[in-house]
Amino acid sequence: MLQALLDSKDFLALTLANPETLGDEFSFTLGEHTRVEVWDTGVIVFEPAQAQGKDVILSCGVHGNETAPIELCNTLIKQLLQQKIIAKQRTLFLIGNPLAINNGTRIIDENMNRLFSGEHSSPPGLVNPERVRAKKLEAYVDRFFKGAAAGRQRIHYDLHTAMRASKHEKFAIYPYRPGRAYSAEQIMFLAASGVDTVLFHHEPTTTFSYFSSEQYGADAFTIELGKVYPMGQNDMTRFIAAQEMFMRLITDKPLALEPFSADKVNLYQVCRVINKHFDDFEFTFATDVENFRSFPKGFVLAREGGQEIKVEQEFEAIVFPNAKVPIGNRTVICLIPSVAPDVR
Ligand SMILES: O=C(O)CCC(=O)N[C@@H](CCC(=O)O)C(=O)O
Ligand SMILES: [Zn+2]
Repeated sequence: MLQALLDSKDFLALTLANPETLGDEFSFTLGEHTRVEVWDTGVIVFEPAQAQGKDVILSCGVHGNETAPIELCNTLIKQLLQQKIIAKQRTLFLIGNPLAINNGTRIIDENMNRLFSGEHSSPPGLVNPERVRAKKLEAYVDRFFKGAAAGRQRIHYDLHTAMRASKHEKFAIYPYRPGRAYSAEQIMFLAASGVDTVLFHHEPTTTFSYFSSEQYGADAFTIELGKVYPMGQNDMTRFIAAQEMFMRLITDKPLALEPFSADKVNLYQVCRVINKHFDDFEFTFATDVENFRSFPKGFVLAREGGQEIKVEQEFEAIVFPNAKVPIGNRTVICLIPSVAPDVR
């Protein structure tokens, strides 16, 4: 495995050729400056000899068909392995669901991004590839964040792409964080990465970003970088700003962030999440409606079990509508403009 990686410098290829395991962990050094540790398939750590103060996780492929972030991460990994760039911050890359990536599908058995914060083990005894992997990913996050002195800044960007077009092409979900102000610096980092829209979540979830945010105090986000396309069919020019900023972050180059100003970004508050209760759940709007389409109060958004689900606020914008989810899962997130969020 080590030789294959040293020869090809293609960690994604190694991961996809061995989607379940690479066998034993291995490590090696790059020059005098970086120790590289491969903890598992899709799990690679860059430990600078003299690390600066941030511990950074970049994850991708939690959904197997969301390929652009996978290509982006692999490019950064390749540049690090080729020593074209040198990590100055401790950095962990996670390629989330290699089996689903090979399958070209969002999931194998279950949506992995509903299985964090221990949900992978509830109910006990229910085992599938996503549950096994989510549990391991949690352990790698724990090992990484706890593998350095306390007091360092913890960052986790969980990179995705959306199933449909979006009025705001790139956007981030800021996990619910009661008692913690939103970070002005993080929001402006996202803006500099081309992610000019942020959704403040209103309740705990079982997503990967919420796990890192809540359990480790990380500045963690789910980041939607565009629309889903098959591997190799992404227009990677659309990710230049994001890739540049991630590179600057991990190599400790100046970020040159603008000061926070609410009129430089689009800020939304999640006002509710509509879950599915009946098999006959259906939306009233066309299947190709784009994310952030807004509907007026009283508009019937969906029907299920003989009931109508109507817009409750003056206007609500919708994100991620999907009627074909299992009962109990989220069908759509509803948003209102965020007024005076606590950003510091
Ligand atoms: O396009 C879609 O419908 C889903 C895109 C996606 O995978 N989004 C994430 C968001 C996670 C979060 O709310 O933080 C997901 O649904 O898991
Ligand atoms: Zn996703």
